Amino acid sequence: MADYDKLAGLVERDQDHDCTGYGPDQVCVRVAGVAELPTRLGRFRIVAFWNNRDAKEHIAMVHGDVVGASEVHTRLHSECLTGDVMASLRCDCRDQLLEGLRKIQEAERGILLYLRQEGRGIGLINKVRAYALQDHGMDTVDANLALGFRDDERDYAVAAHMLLSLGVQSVKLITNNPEKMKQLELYGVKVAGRIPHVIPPHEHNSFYLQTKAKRSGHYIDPSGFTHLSEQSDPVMVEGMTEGTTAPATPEAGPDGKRKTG
Ligand SMILES: Nc1nc2c(ncn2[C@@H]2O[C@H](COP(=O)(O)OP(=O)(O)OP(=O)(O)O)[C@@H](O)[C@H]2O)c(=O)[nH]1
Ligand SMILES: [Zn+2]
Repeated sequence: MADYDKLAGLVERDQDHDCTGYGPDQVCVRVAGVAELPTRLGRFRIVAFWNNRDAKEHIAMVHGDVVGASEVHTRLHSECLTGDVMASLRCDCRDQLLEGLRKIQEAERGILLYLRQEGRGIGLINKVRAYALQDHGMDTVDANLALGFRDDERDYAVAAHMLLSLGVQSVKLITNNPEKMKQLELYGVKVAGRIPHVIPPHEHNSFYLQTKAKRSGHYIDPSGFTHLSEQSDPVMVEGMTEGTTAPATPEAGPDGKRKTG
């Protein structure tokens, strides 16, 4: 069966889907609609998901045959209205979104999940309040804490269920964020490797990116290099044995560093 039909067939398959759910909120999703979506970055299919917890409409942008596939290039993108839509320079979200879609088009197959987790899960109003605190000198972490939130309120249970609903066997995650890898594994998605996703900093977002590296443990070198010297250790996540850690990029060794010579 052509993959288009397999993907479209998931809507009917999921009509009555009702599992015990994933994560602390026991979130369950259903594939609710599938359509063609030509974009400036290439042809995708858009998959819309329903979930049992809130009215947030998460989507997947799908390229190539992903149902039943392994090592699918996958990006989890958290919504950022200011960056994605308004082209804000305070963060790297828009660049990461477009570069993520581009990387997926370059691969044989891939998926970008657009997750409606604005402001790392604190919502748009609170993100704007956090920006106001940052205008007076706080970094992103302290601003979240000052507002009574954790530094990151995101949970990737919904992302895990979406990937499993799409029939993905394993992913190569396009990210610098170790928490995404850890949580996907926890919820049963096999992470076969990591592809770094570093956007070179500029004057408006360099402090933001430094904070990600220093305080949130993201694999980012604020000077713009893709690989940190600290990354000489293989990227390990729970449940992954050493031998299963895939090279971070086709031209990188198993330690995620570019090969020399
Ligand atoms: N609370 C808060 N959220 C922010 C801020 N700047 C960007 N965000 C949100 O952060 C999310 C993007 O997360 P990032 O930490 O940039 O990246 P990531 O997705 O965790 O990690 P990568 O996969 O490596 O890109 C989006 O939901 C943005 O709206 C901020 O100053 N405060
Ligand atoms: Zn952003």
